[in-house]
Amino acid sequence: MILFENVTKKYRGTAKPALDGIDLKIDRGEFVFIVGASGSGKSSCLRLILREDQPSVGKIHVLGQDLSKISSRKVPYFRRSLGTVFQDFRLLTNKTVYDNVAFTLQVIGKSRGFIQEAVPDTLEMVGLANKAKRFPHELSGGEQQRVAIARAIVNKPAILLADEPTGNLDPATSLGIMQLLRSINAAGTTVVMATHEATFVDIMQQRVVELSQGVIVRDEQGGGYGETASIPIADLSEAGAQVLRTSEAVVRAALQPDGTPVVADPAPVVLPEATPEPPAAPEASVFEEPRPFEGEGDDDEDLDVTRRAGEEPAIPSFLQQGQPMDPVQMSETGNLAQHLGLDRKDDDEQTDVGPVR
Ligand SMILES: Nc1ncnc2c1ncn2[C@@H]1O[C@H](COP(=O)(O)OP(=O)(O)OP(=O)(O)O)[C@@H](O)[C@H]1O
Repeated sequence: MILFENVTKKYRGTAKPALDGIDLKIDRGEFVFIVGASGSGKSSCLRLILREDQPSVGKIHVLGQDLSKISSRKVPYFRRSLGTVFQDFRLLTNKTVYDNVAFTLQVIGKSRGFIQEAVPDTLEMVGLANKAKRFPHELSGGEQQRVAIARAIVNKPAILLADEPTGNLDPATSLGIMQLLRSINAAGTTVVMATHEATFVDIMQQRVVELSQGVIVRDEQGGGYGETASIPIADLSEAGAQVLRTSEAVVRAALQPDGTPVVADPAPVVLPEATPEPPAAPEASVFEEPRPFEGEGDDDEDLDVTRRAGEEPAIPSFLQQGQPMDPVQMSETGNLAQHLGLDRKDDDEQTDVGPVR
């Protein structure tokens, strides 16, 4: 489906190649993480697959086509089989959610009837059926990324390329996006995702291709993020490590493929007195399609926070024992990260400095 044969990419004016002798084969239906430090060549790899750029040396075949043989005129036709999602969403700001998704189909000449059926179906799938008339600036970051994903998949592409799709999102919102990508993959689309999100890579146990200075240094089925660019837990304060473990427990529970109970963390998080045990097993399978947020109307509500009389908010209700966990709702409301102390400020450029755990 995607084949790199001894591919080298050297940009003009640079001393070292961005990609250096890459051999890579990705089969239909795979979910592949491309990981590596900043500048290791992940985006270059995706740009070559998309035929946004051409290799300096070597051959690339995508969907049976030799990309060097596709003329510039035919590139837009080739790209119809690929969906793309980027860190910065790239939505059309003057169009509604519906029109952003419909536009993709209009430019390739799909009939009005097809569009009227495909767009609502796709918005439903990404959990945004109730926001079709909104404009991008009226949406949260996670919702904007869902629109971008809807736009990428509305034409049922064979391959979905995602370049740091959760890079601008907080951990809870990222979790919803990861579940969505996973269900898209489960429905048959090949997903290739460049990421720094070490937690997701570790937990999802998919194929991991690791780049270092333009060279593949690891290609592992069911791998984790690896240590090459990781932040060792030893570098964190005890409080930071606890926050990390709590968030990992939530992510692990949400991404459990078969709904089996979550194994207790060997170093459990210390919860405030008189609160129940940490996360219960999820009830929903990750392979279920994401459901729209079932709150009243459109309003984004804060998560229900359990309080004892006269005290500060304690533990979010979805962490209470016996509470079903709804990751879509968590991602919609978007403040899990804040509760866990993991929320990312706008000017935080941590994706540029290493993996996010
Ligand atoms: N258009 C370009 N012109 C010159 N050099 C480039 C260009 N694009 C990328 N590079 C260089 O190629 C190397 C690989 O860049 P690339 O963007 O593929 O890395 P990356 O792994 O995606 O990084 P990041 O995680 O920061 O997005 C880097 O050294 C980068 O500076």
